[in-house]
Amino acid sequence: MSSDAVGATSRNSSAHVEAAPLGRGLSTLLRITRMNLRHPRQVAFALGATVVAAILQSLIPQLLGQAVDQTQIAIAGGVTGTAAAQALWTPALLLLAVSALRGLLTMAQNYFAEAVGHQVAYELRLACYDKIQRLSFSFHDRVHSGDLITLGMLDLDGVRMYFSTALVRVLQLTMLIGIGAYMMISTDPVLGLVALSFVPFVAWRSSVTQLKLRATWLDLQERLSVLGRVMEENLAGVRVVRAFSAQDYEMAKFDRASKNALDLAHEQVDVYVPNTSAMTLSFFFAMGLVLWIGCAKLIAGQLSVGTLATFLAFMTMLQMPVRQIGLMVNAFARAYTCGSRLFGLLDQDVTIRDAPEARPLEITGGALRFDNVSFAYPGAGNRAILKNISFEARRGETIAIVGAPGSGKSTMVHLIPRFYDVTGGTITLDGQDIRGVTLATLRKAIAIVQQDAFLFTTTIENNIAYGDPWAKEQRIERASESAQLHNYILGLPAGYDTLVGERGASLSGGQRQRLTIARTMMLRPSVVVFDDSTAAIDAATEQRIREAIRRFAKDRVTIIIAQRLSSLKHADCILFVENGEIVERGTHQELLAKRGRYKALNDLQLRPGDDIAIACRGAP
Ligand SMILES: Nc1ncnc2c1ncn2[C@@H]1O[C@H](COP(=O)(O)OP(=O)(O)OP(=O)(O)O)[C@@H](O)[C@H]1O
Repeated sequence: MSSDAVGATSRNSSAHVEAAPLGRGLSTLLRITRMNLRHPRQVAFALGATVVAAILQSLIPQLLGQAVDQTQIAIAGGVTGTAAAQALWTPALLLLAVSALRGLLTMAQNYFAEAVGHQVAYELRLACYDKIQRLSFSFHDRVHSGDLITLGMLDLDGVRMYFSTALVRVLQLTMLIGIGAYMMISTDPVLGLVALSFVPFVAWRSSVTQLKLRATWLDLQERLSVLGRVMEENLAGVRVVRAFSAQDYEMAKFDRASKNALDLAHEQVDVYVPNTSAMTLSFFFAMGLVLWIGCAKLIAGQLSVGTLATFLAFMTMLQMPVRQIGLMVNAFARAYTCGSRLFGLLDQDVTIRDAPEARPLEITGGALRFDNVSFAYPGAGNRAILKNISFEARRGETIAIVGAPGSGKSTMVHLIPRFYDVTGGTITLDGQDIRGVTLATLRKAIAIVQQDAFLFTTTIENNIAYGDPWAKEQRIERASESAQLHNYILGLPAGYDTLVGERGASLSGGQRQRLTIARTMMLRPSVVVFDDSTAAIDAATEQRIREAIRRFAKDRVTIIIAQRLSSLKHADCILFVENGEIVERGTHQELLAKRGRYKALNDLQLRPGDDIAIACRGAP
């Protein structure tokens, strides 16, 4: 596959968390503003400090001008030496005091504005995490986890900065430019307008630059997201990559994604550099004009040196804030985009949730019943994965499901804890439709040992006790004994405190499976499902685990999915599934007697494969 194709594949491989439509821009910003206003004390301090700091900052050019005029008067009056220095003490001290106070207030403004932003980010982070915990599996099937991580970092930052770089800055710039313009124009309208001539140009260029950068920044974010996904998959699949000697291919894929990001960074420099130079030039041009006209007025006696100094100081003071207009426009645009993506996630409909009249599940007999159940994955067209599935299992009974890969076995058991909702028929537990009981009580009543033995990066003990963190040591040991893991754990230098690597990488496949079995045996569910959970365990160990499972199964409905028929022939009822339909059912003996698909599979598993025979013949 070409690297272009690779880029395209990774970019299209998943949907994104969609932003709200453009028309909702204002409501997005209002929603973020409301979130900020939930911290009224900090908001009031930040805004108050901004107003007073801006007033004090506007005083500085005037104090400078007065100091210059006083010096000039002193020189003209023939005052020299200590007397001249003393005349300057008052304006100098005043200037110092005003500057220091302004500095303190700017500190307070930044402190409180940042505090509000961080608080909002904290609340949003928790809300997003909480939402992700509750969103249906169909959402996670659609959206790549890398995109969700980007959302939780880059987008959250865009919203965090909104108060300090957008709202507070609007107030600060309005005050500074307003006071500055009023002071200069009221002192000398012509000189004032010349001094302010750079403001519209710089504000316009700065905004255009920032909006152009913003567009490329969004693109960059998308490209970085692709880069992150490539890296994440590479790390998660490190064994596959090494086993297939695919380092060069992976390197090329990563290089392609990195170059995409680099190209965009160059485009950003191309936008930024010429515009920054144009803005600086326009400022100095305006300053040159002010000096020229101002000096002419000075010579004509229409202006004092101090007033000219005040104008120049005002211009210098205004230069930075005016340039920041672009940043402010950008902050609004960024908050809007990031906010609408975040709210896009927060406003996602949780399709699998408690019905309004949902009641806690009441387990009496512990009977599980599938009644004419049909199912199609949401967003995967109308392809029926399960068709008219019906069966019943009572407490103490074991149901086994067998069938070819992809026939729908896992899908069937994933419907019981409502990972997905049935599209037809009903599933009941003790006569209660599972859609009519609360999710928390339903899921507490069902335990699934998943096909994919996922472990957390923590100790073996914590992994086993995941469903019951306060469990006593003896219970944890009993569960691991049942899963035939206890002796192995005791042999480890740190025993139960041994840290399993990322996703349990330091354990073998069979050990991971046994650990997940032990984890499930810590629970007291009414229905327990073993989804191909002994496939990586040798037959002798599996035999011992099966004994433990049999004891565990006494008080509950047990469902076993397995490819190896020896793992399920003791079941009370075996369902043979083909293309989402139960095509045969009965006990092991009954199914053998039927001489159908099950019998054929049984014969195949009993007969050593031809390929094995060939390998043995070739052995020395
Ligand atoms: N999240 C999903 N979205 C869309 N289709 C899916 C999803 N999960 C599984 N499928 C499809 O549903 C069908 C049944 O999958 P399922 O995992 O239930 O099969 P299975 O019998 O358990 O297979 P195996 O024995 O390999 O585990 C397959 O065709 C599969 O591609």
